[in-house]
Amino acid sequence: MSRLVVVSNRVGPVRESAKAGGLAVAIVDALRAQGGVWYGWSGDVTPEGTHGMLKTEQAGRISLMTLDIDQADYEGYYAGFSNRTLWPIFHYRLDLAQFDRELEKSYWTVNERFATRLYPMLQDDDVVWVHDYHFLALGAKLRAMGARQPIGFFLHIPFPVPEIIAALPGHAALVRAMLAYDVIGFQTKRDARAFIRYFEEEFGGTATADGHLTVQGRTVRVGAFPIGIDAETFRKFAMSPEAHRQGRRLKSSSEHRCHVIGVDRIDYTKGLVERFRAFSRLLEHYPENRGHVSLLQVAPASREDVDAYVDIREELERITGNVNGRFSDLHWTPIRLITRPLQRRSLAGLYRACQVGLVTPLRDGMNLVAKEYVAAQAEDDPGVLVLSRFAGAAEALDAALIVNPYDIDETAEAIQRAVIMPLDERQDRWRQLFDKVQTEDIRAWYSTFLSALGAAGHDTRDAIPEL
Ligand SMILES: O=P(O)(O)OC[C@H]1O[C@H](O[C@H]2O[C@H](CO)[C@@H](O)[C@H](O)[C@H]2O)[C@H](O)[C@@H](O)[C@@H]1O
Ligand SMILES: O=c1ccn([C@@H]2O[C@H](COP(=O)(O)OP(=O)(O)O)[C@@H](O)[C@H]2O)c(=O)[nH]1
Repeated sequence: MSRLVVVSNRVGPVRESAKAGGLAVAIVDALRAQGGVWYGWSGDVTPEGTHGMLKTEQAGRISLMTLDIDQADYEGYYAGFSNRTLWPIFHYRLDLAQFDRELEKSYWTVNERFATRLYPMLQDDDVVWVHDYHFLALGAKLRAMGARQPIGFFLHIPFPVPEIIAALPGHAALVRAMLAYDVIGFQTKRDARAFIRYFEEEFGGTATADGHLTVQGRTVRVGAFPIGIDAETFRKFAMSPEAHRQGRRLKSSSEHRCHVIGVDRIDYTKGLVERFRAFSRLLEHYPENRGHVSLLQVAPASREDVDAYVDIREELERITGNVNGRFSDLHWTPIRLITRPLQRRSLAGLYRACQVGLVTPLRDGMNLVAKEYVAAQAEDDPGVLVLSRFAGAAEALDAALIVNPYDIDETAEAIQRAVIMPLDERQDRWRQLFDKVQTEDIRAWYSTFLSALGAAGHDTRDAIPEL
């Protein structure tokens, strides 16, 4: 069996950690199943000019190989081009994107450096799987060095329509670099279609109906491979003593009250401000909920050295203060905001104890929290998922109450509908949702992707796109 080499910016931790982020959670699950190498950034930042230390560590069947980056790379490649340029553009926020050719240069340099260090460690029969927007160009760099192994790429965030990508200076070089991969996977059919449209409109290429592109005589497979969770394990978490304890603690702090839960890294893509406004609108328009329905929002900090992220935290604290000041009484607080990360086991108990799961991003690649909320519910008394149409998860989870998160009134009405939904409708919707969460689980994700990559023939990799 070939060795699997996974490449992602964020590596580990392999043991359960409260460090939020869906990508790491999913990769640990995939690698645990078949073992292999996980290669990427160590998370350490060294003083300028001192990068490049390769660290290795064995965690069960997973060999971790990581590189430090220096302060200049951190600012240019990670906080800069990845999170100030690509992240906002790919989430349709051109207004927040920073366009700076120096950041772009740093991004290409770091992609090349990671490829340079990886290339000599690759074995002939390795299968390489590169993840996410930090490493769009890494495959092309490996190919240019002579790598002939199957190399696949999966984008965890949305791929926007060509009209949006075209605003990025240097977009053609970046998308052309992606064509060095044998398989390019997206979260949804919508993202895959947007990529194919770009290929056809910007490069004049043509794609087959099942997503095969011809690039200089090679075939590149483009498709949707929706990421999932380990539904069975997560369900067990939700029924564990630790989860029960969390649930009991929440319930005893506010007996007989209906809870609405949100769990998101603090990020402008997650629609947190709009969500808090919708919750406030619920209390204004449906006053019978005052004293009964509270919102528990778990919102750990994320990317705090990017200005746009710090502002949201302040805004959330301000709205929380206003809503609580306006509606609280002696025995009830409308919004509880927790800004430290919680362990997924604890989250499982909280999901199960809350009657409404609120997942309302303005744009999201997938959103694993939506799937975790469904997996954690009790079959005989399940909660209701309110889900943004702009989360990748909405493509499969259409039995949720689907909302436009920009429409505050519509979201408030959906929460109200969820709060009063009769048991038989809740059960019916939950069964449909859980069926999807079980079918499109983490195993389905990595096994369909890896079998598509395995099917990419060796003879097709001789020509590489010119950079
Ligand atoms: O590593 P960070 O910069 O701290 O950010 C955390 C991760 O956020 C993003 O997650 C995405 O992947 C999820 C799993 O596929 C998906 O459900 C979610 O919609 C995406 O936003 C990011 O893409 C990762 O690279 C980060 O590690
Ligand atoms: O305090 C927290 C908040 C979130 N998460 C986990 O972080 C992941 C978030 O993934 P998602 O796809 O929803 O969004 P991302 O943060 O990757 O954009 C989920 O598995 C959550 O359970 C966590 O472990 N602790």
